[in-house]
Amino acid sequence: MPPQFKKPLEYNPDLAQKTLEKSFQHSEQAVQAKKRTLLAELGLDEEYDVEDEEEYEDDFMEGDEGEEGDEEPLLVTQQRKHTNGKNAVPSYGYRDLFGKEMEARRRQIIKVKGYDQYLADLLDRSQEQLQALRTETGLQYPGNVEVIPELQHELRLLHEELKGAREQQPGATSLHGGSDVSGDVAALQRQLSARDAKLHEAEAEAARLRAKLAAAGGEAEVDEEVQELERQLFEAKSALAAKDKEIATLRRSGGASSDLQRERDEAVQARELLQQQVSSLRSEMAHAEANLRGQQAAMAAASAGEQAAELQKQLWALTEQHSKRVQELEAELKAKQAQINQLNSTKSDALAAVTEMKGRMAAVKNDAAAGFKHQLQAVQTKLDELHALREGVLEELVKFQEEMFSDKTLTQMTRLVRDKEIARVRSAQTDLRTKLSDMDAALRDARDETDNVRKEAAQAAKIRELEAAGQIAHFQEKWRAEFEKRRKLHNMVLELKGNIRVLCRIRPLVGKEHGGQGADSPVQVVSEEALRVASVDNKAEKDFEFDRVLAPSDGQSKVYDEVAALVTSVLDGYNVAIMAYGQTGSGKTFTMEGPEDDPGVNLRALGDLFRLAADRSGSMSYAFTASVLEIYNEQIYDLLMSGKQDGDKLDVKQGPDGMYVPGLKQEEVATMDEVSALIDRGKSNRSTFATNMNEHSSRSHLVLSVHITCTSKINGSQLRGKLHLIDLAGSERLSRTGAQGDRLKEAQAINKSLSALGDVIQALQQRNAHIPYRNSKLTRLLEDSLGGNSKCVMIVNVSPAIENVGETKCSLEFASRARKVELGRARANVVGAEGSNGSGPSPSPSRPMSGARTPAGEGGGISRVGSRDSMATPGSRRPTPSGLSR
Ligand SMILES: Nc1ncnc2c1ncn2[C@@H]1O[C@H](COP(=O)(O)OP(=O)(O)OP(=O)(O)O)[C@@H](O)[C@H]1O
Repeated sequence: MPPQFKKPLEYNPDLAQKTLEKSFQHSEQAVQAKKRTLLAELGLDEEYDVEDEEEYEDDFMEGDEGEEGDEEPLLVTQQRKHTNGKNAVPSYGYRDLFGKEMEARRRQIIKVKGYDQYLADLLDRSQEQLQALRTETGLQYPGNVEVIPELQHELRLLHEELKGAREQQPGATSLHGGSDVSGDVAALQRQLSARDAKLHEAEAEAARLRAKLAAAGGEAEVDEEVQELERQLFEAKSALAAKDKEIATLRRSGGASSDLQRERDEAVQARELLQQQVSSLRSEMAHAEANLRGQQAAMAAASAGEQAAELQKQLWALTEQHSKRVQELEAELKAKQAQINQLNSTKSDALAAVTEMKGRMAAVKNDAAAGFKHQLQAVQTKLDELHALREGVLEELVKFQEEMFSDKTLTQMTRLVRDKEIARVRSAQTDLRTKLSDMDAALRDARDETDNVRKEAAQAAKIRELEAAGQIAHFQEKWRAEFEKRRKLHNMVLELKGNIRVLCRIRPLVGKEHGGQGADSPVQVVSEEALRVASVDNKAEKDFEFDRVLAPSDGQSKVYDEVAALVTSVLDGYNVAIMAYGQTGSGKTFTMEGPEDDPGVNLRALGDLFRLAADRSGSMSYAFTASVLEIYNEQIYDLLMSGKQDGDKLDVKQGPDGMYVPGLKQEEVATMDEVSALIDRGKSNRSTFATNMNEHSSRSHLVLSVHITCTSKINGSQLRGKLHLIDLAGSERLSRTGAQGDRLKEAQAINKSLSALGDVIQALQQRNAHIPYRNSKLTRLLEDSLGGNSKCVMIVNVSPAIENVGETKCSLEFASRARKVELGRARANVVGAEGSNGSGPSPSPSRPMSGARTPAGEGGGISRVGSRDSMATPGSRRPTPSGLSR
């Protein structure tokens, strides 16, 4: 008897079916939602994918059922490769589990393999899938996976028990009383219903979680929910197993019914479905994760794409920059190429020009060399001529000296004969002077020409410097030797003259003097060397001869030209004195100083010395010092010292280098500016001493002295030259001035010094044994400049005015006497032992030679008469001025 159930089982298969379908729908919806979310996140076309999916599903549904026993995989329909850095892992699509075809297949398999086997396989695969899922997701859940085999084992036991019960007691339901079994079954069915409800809740919860997962995409949360679901599933399985056990127990006790079995099967089936749902959920999760990964990968790819795009953009920008730069460089290259081409063309032009220039230069060089040679030959010829002339002159001189000596012998016999001879000699001297002046002119010309040649030679030397340095040096050396010869010759000419050179300068009429009397001036120039003073006040006209007569129209440069040769001989170690003599207002200061725009002898002389020193700087070095003094009332005043001075303190002394004033300020000068400043200073100091400058200046002697030391750069020998430039006090006679008191004193002083100068000149002229240099400060100072080894020029200045004719005559008489003085041959002051001036070392250059005459063999034979003043007694000087006195 089949077991009787007191209460019908509460289990409703329709309800269960609906519940499962609903659950499936939820799952489906959740999956679709998830899919859409993922598609939206991935930015894919939803429609397309959905259709694709549906197409796929349709295809699947319409496909063959397949042959029985086909080993088609139950769950795996697609193998997708996930690049998680490990081996490829299979993933599972939900549609593989929920298609109708699948259901049919499942039933077929159950039929073939048996339900239990199917269930066991399913569980195995679920476990594998779960394991795979966990492996894939890296999740580790304790318990769940290990429980499933247990569950399977228990399920198998239940099946076996159920089977055994069926075989052994087909009607066992009635063995232990229908009411108990029915009650148990009813209880079991209630429990099953409860379990189903629980499962349903779990499914609902799973759906909710899926939806949540779909909405949030939170993986961790889903995992938790899955865990929870698995836990519930496990509990449900455990409960089911317990219930199965109880059913088996009941069956064993004889009370099992086919309905119960059926219901149980359905319940098992429902459980299986639930398991499938779980699997499906896992699959979904796997799918979602895969999609998520895909999305992440896509996002990563997208971000990589962005970066790539950015990089591409940068690359483009760089490429653009580079191409722009390349274009610029190409343009630059083109410009440079054009420049190079232009330069090349310029270069070839330049080369052509250089070649042409070289040709021209060679021609010019040849011309210059030829010209140079020609000029040198001309100079050589000229020098030869001069040599010849010199020889002639020397011969004449020798003759003349012989005559002189014989004259001297004759002088001892009779004075008359001597005078005659002297007259003859004088005439010979005049001839000689003429010749010498010709020679002078010739020398000047030669010098000019030499200067020109020198300039041209310097130019030619520059041109030929590179190719003929040796030759140029040779020519220079030759030129230097010639120049040296010429210089010696020139000095010799001056030395041969031997006299105090006297120049006469007639100033033009000035101021009131014009008054129409200019043309009637008693002073007339007769020739270059003579002038005539007309008869005035019944006095006969008189002619005067001088070395040079300078007319009123002759300018400052002409005056300087006459003294230039003497000035430059200072650089060769000679003592030179240039003095301006004449009455007050005759033009002495004009001649020596001159106005600023037309300087006189002083500045021109110094300019010439500086210039010549610079020219000779190759072989000689020069040191210049200058002093400015004034002799007033026989007192010496240093005009370079400012303030009041005691004139008694400065005196003239004899030193190793000649006459000098101890304590007188000597200042170094090297330029014209310095000289000008020095002269200005002297003048300014002079004006402070004087109350009336004009009167003072005409009553004092102003002496500008320049000392020059010349050192040879070749052998170190030294020459010392001295140049005195003297503006003498006015020479008018005392009687004319009518001075009294201080003026008389002044006039007497002036008279004294000028008288002393006259006495010295007369003594020199008469060749007296005693020369009274010590009689005045002026003559004492000029002792070594009026002596035998010096050169002296006196410029006698005269007024052309008729009212001054008396004084003019006096001045001219004085100068004429001075002109007759023969100083003898001048000699350079050589300091070194080597003697470089050709005259040989001088034993005592500053001292005049004592004795009547110089032996013929010494210094060319021109002698002078006189002796050192120190040798004479102070009283020996005649107190009464000679004819030179005024
Ligand atoms: N050669 C000349 N040409 C033009 N003017 C001259 C010349 N010589 C002199 N004079 C003028 O004559 C005047 C007198 O000349 P300067 O002062 O030189 O005479 P001085 O002899 O020096 O007189 P002092 O003895 O009083 O000094 C000045 O006005 C000067 O400018």
